[in-house]
Amino acid sequence: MSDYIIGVTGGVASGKSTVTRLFETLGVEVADADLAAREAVAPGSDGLAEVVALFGSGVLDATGALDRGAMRARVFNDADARRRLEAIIHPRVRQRLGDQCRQASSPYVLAAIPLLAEGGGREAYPWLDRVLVVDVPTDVQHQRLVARDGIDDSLAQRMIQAQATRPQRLALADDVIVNDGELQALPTHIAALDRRYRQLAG
Ligand SMILES: CC(C)(COP(=O)(O)OP(=O)(O)OC[C@H]1O[C@@H](n2cnc3c(N)ncnc32)[C@H](O)[C@@H]1O)[C@@H](O)C(=O)NCCC(=O)NCCS
Ligand SMILES: Nc1ncnc2c1ncn2[C@@H]1O[C@H](COP(=O)(O)OP(=O)(O)OP(=O)(O)O)[C@@H](O)[C@H]1O
Repeated sequence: MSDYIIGVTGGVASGKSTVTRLFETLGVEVADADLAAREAVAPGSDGLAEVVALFGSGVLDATGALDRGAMRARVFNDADARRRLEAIIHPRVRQRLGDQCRQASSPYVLAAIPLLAEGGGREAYPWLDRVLVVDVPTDVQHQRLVARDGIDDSLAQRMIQAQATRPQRLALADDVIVNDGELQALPTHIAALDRRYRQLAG
């Protein structure tokens, strides 16, 4: 059981998964809010039933699963729809993540929470001992998002605008990784943080 939990947050396509994968290579367990959010609306779940009750069966694909591309286009065009989807998903995500972190067995555990700043900050996640922010300039975020997901400029811009600003996110930070440099620079930085976190957890 890990009793030292570090939240990792950052804007869309800032490099959170790249960072958490490097921690994983050092034996650190990671609980991921994006995965928990998928599980919360998996086929057959009560979460998906609530989403269908709210948005209609048009949000399902031919297999009966949530059509994520369609939902993405919809919620980033309509702030009210986004808030209603979040109201279904976020409480379930908080519960699942807390359970996963408490069950982890590494010396400390990372909880990757993309929407920590948007979803109530540390008050909504009182079990976090520390917060690591992955920070990049917005233009870098935009370029990476378009390149990785092949979406158009305007959807990328709306996704970034739907999120907290850099100062809002940085206000939560105990530690910051500025990820606008070479990928090769990350492992050394992460190894130093890992040593620190092992001491803090010890
Ligand atoms: C809209 C959905 C269906 C799109 O699915 P898709 O597979 O394309 O994206 P994925 O879930 O992998 O999210 C990718 C990134 O988009 C951004 N994002 C997702 N939802 C939101 C939101 N409501 N507000 C702002 N940014 C968001 C985050 O940076 C997230 O890391 C999905 O993101 C979703 O269910 N969102 C609402 C729940 C939520 O807030 N999830 C975020 C983790 S708690
Ligand atoms: N330092 C870097 N230099 C160049 N490219 C990078 C760097 N860090 C990450 N990337 C690339 O940027 C993209 C976004 O990174 P990643 O998927 O890790 O972000 P994320 O924050 O986890 O994304 P999401 O918010 O969608 O979950 C990926 O294609 C990744 O390979």
